[in-house]
Amino acid sequence: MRDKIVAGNWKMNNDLAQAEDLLSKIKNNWSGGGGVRVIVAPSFTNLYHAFESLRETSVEVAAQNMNENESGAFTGEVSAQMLTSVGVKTVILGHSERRAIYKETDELLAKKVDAALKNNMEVIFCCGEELNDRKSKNHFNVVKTQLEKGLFHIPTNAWDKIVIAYEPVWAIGTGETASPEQAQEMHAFIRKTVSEKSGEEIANQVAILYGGSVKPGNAEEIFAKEDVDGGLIGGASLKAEDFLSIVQAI
Ligand SMILES: O=C(CO)COP(=O)(O)O
Repeated sequence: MRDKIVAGNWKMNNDLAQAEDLLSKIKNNWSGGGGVRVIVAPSFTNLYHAFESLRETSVEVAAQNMNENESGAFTGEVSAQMLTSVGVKTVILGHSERRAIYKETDELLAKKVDAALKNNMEVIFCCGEELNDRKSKNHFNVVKTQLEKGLFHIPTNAWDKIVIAYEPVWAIGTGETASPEQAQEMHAFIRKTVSEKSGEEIANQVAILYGGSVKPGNAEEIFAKEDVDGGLIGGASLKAEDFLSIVQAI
């Protein structure tokens, strides 16, 4: 049985007061259960507060990024060890905004994955094609390359720390969602690719989340697809009501 996961990527939103408000609404309206893992990924400044605030709940806290080094002269960066020291056990890596805006390469992401695993952290590894890739029918190749270069070097026994998030770039923040069929098609492809690389057992265990304009109104039909194990939610995770209604949809 694979994990069902709904994770909210807050991106660069919510100051402390706004985070407090959102966290308390989530806390007060989600009693856990249903076999769903609920994760919030606030900005670095809110991580410690989020961990403390959610301590008595089953809601988990993730970071949106981290540096690949252990410590040192890397101004503005945050290490895995720093994250775990404030209770963070999961990190999102390879988000398309990190790849596109901050030029994070597959090679760099491979190092970040290693650093996270070395610190016993779980990784939500993002992949996804741009619109041009899909138009030119190159989307499967793009996703496969991202996985091969960024993730597939890990040892077999590290796979229980991996979640994959498929986020087609053209569907992020655009209001345009991949159809449930498009999501299923890519998720099945990702699972097949993992199976070819690391075996069927691992492929059947790894949770694959869909991200890109998931809303309360479309979550249920996307989550109903066989290979979709949950969602990585951006905009709709900033309103507790919408986020929890997406959680309910699973
Ligand atoms: O990038 C995303 C989650 O990581 C998706 O963002 P939206 O849900 O706002 O499209």
